[in-house]
Amino acid sequence: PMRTVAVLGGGIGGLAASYYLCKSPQVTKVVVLESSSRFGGWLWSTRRSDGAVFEHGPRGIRPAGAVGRNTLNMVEDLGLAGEILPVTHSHVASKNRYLYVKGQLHRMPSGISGLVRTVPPFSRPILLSVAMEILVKKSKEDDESIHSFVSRRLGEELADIAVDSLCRGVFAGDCRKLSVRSCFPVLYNAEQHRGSLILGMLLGSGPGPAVPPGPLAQRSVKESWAQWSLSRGVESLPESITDSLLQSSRVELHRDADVKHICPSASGWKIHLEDGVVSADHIISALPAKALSSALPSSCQPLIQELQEISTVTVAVVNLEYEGSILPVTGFGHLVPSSEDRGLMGIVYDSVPFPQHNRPNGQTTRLTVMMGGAWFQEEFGDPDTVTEKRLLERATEAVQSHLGVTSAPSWSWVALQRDCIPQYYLGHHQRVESMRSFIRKTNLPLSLTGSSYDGVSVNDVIFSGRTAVEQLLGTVI
Ligand SMILES: Cc1cc2nc3c(=O)[nH]c(=O)nc-3n(C[C@H](O)[C@H](O)[C@H](O)COP(=O)(O)OP(=O)(O)OC[C@H]3O[C@@H](n4cnc5c(N)ncnc54)[C@H](O)[C@@H]3O)c2cc1C
Ligand SMILES: C=Cc1c2[nH]c(c1C)Cc1[nH]c(c(CCC(=O)O)c1C)Cc1[nH]c(c(C)c1CCC(=O)O)Cc1[nH]c(c(C)c1C=C)C2
Repeated sequence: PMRTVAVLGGGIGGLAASYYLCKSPQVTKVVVLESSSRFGGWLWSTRRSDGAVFEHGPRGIRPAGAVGRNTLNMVEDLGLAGEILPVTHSHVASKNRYLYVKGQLHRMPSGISGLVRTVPPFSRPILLSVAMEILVKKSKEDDESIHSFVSRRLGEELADIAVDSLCRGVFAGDCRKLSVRSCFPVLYNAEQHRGSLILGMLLGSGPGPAVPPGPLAQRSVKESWAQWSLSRGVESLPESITDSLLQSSRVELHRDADVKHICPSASGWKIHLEDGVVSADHIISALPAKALSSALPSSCQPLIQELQEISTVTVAVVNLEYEGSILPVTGFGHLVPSSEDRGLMGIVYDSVPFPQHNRPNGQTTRLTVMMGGAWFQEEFGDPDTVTEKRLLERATEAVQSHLGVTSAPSWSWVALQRDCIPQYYLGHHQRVESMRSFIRKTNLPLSLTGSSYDGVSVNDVIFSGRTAVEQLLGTVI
């Protein structure tokens, strides 16, 4: 029997792990320790008093695959199904995504005609690259950068423009440094197992984890959802998990509880906070890798070292509200390749997928400009000294030059999200493997979960929390 489990970090990863721990009668007590004054971590929504909703972190969650089904099952169990805002595959926000190249917006190619024709900014039909891809030999390397992988298999142009932008729009990162194996395991496995991406896509990559769909996940398939949000913003998800945890007498939730230091004790751990000590038999860490590394005792030196090598990037997220319908195009948003503008990664047209979050009564357009990422330092300098004014100006200038919007925003919010997205660089897979093997060999009662290890999406982080709990308890929940 597992007596007390301490969960470090009250972001979506820590909350999900606690939610799954509570499902097991084997656990007598769960103590959640969160350093800030609120739970949810990067899931952060501003609900304005007039009803408008603005996201400063994730804004759309994908229903597809085992991890997507798993989140929908949780959402349903929490009683949030009635608050879901689905966006179907046939919606313009799913069909239209743009690239801003050489001062112009280009719709990303899609469908058959997008494959067989030459569509700018590309200089030849994508189908040509795709057809040639089948002939490219498989790599023997253990890992490779995303840029190198795509240049090798699909050509330099797709790597420089499409994949460069894609990595900015998911990892806020540089595809020349990110690992294909850890960031896009589906692509890596397609080459490893089928010898080709195209064959991998056609033949499938074998069975993933078994997650039976509940009624809500079934509905998402029947109605063909591409992404979803919640009527009061994605922060409703951590709020609702927190509420459900508070129902259980086995759970203690602590905010303003900064974990300073953890040290092994006879039966587990002593966890040192600013103003007290918590004892636990096991720790599930859902902290960012660097935060865990600075709390560990020196006896864990190899672990400390490897945790420190997982870097992160800082993103400036600027929410803007404009009066009227001001967009020249309609769709999810546009991405900017690093060759066009290193500091400005992309703009989301939030009002298109989620008009329900606009101010009721009155036509407005909500946009989110994302800046910095792997290029933050070179473009803006030290995050501690950059001013909100400068970030806001840079964002509104981009809206003006990319979208031709000459009016000023009627409302804005600047959020400097420090170290918010971990970067899985070359060798990440190996590093995570080696950390977990150190933990096994030294019998440390510690599990690693959260966005630093097994995927950065909300779905991946929730699923990673579930896996940590299942492995700890040796059962399937
Ligand atoms: C701008 C942005 C946009 C994104 N968009 C999307 C999207 O559209 N779709 C999607 O699926 N994903 C998206 N993501 C990714 C996703 O939101 C994150 O990867 C995920 O929320 C990370 O959750 P986590 O619990 O692992 O980490 P965190 O949210 O970082 O949680 C860690 C928690 O630990 C706490 N903590 C830190 N140090 C200590 C300490 N010493 N003691 C106690 N507590 C501590 C922190 O305060 C925090 O609450 C986005 C992320 C960002 C930043
Ligand atoms: C411009 C910067 C960013 C934008 N969104 C994010 C950043 C850093 C963060 C983010 N967006 C997505 C994910 C992963 C979700 C998942 O895998 O389930 C994260 C961490 C979703 C996403 N956004 C875009 C793509 C291609 C994806 C992958 C999933 C999908 O195909 O839906 C494109 C995109 N992101 C941004 C813009 C402006 C944009 C494209 C027009 C913003």
